[in-house]
Amino acid sequence: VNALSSPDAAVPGDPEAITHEELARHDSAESCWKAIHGTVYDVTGFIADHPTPAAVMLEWCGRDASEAWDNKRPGRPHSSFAEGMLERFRIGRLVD
Ligand code: HEM
Repeated sequence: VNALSSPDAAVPGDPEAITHEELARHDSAESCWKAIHGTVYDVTGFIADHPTPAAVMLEWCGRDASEAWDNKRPGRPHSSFAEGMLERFRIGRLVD
């Protein structure tokens, strides 16, 4: 089994691979990582700029935030403008 045949498996030495365990360590304002649809983002530097009280962002640090991202308010996804901002925070992809 290699990285090509099993894209979601943790490959030793793959700098892109971030486990749930590692993600969970970054659960605070000091270091806030979020997984959104399989990609991991370090949004620490954006917490203060997010257009809500910080608590809205902080609740999802260290977790899979896909549902929250797709429902910033119930049934309301983030805008394509917000979507476009995500890429600059990308640090890797979530693996088992
Ligand atoms: C994952 C947890 C997140 C939650 C629960 C959340 C929630 C919200 C809420 C409640 C609003 C304001 C109300 C509204 O526009 O309807 C908002 C707006 C916004 N958020 Fe988030 N947000 C999250 C993550 C992020 C991240 C990581 C980014 C960075 C790319 C981001 C970028 C924005 C932007 C640019 C807006 C302005 C409105 C828009 O463009 O959609 N948010 N978010």
